[in-house]
Amino acid sequence: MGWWKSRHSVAEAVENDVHKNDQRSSEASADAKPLLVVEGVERTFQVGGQPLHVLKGLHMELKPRQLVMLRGRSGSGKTTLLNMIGGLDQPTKGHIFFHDLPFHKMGDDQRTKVRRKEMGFIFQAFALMPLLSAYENVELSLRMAGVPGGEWKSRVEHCLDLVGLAKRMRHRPFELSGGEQQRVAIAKAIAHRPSLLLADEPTAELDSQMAAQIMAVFQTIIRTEQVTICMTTHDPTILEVADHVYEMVDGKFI
Ligand SMILES: Nc1ncnc2c1ncn2[C@@H]1O[C@H](COP(=O)(O)OP(=O)(O)OP(=O)(O)O)[C@@H](O)[C@H]1O
Repeated sequence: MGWWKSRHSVAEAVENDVHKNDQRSSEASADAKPLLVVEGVERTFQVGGQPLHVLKGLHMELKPRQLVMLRGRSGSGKTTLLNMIGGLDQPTKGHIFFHDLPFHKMGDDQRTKVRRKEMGFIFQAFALMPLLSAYENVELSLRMAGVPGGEWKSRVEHCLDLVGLAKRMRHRPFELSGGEQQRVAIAKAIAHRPSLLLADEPTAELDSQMAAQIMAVFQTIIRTEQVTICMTTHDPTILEVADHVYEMVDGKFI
């Protein structure tokens, strides 16, 4: 059994009463049990001694194997919500459950453990190590995730093949186009087999053809890696491939 099969061990270590239902084996369906639930989430920052209400009572769900988009203007609160979902920040009010774990109650260390094992992140700027090849960049993420060395080669090759870069594994980021660099970043983000991939404006730096390629890769990895993807976007042209779009205006869904 591969290391990634024990995907509930972190959750179990964090909280013993986690429901053990591996949703990956089931087909994506509107009836499936959610992977993540956001209930009445609010986030208020103190700015210059005044409260700034950024998220104003949000409810949402991410079901297994869905591609969900958060759409909204700059400043509407998309990144703030993505940070909550990824356990990087906590709500001022409300609940976030991930695999039934109460993220809103857990400490930083507990959330970090869950995040490292269960989540992958993709950013607008590709966040690759410039001196490492595509292969070495993906391998690095397996190394950092504590995956046994004997499993690296096949997993790195598999992930780069999935994103269409099997023939460019030895190229360094500056030898790749923006779209190719983003595909390396995707391979890196899925290498440790997360159940949830979070992407903040992953197509913002790309032209429409490259953006379409990224969306095609997302659809492939949802099917083959059985991951759920939640991404933010400004781009109206890519919304049609989403299973669900949450439209955000001034900290609320409309
Ligand atoms: N740590 C913080 N402290 C104070 N204000 C913050 C903080 N983080 C975000 N904000 C404010 O919250 C609002 C929403 O920001 P956020 O980055 O979530 O928007 P966004 O929809 O992701 O925008 P963009 O598309 O430009 O990234 C902005 O007014 C921002 O200035």
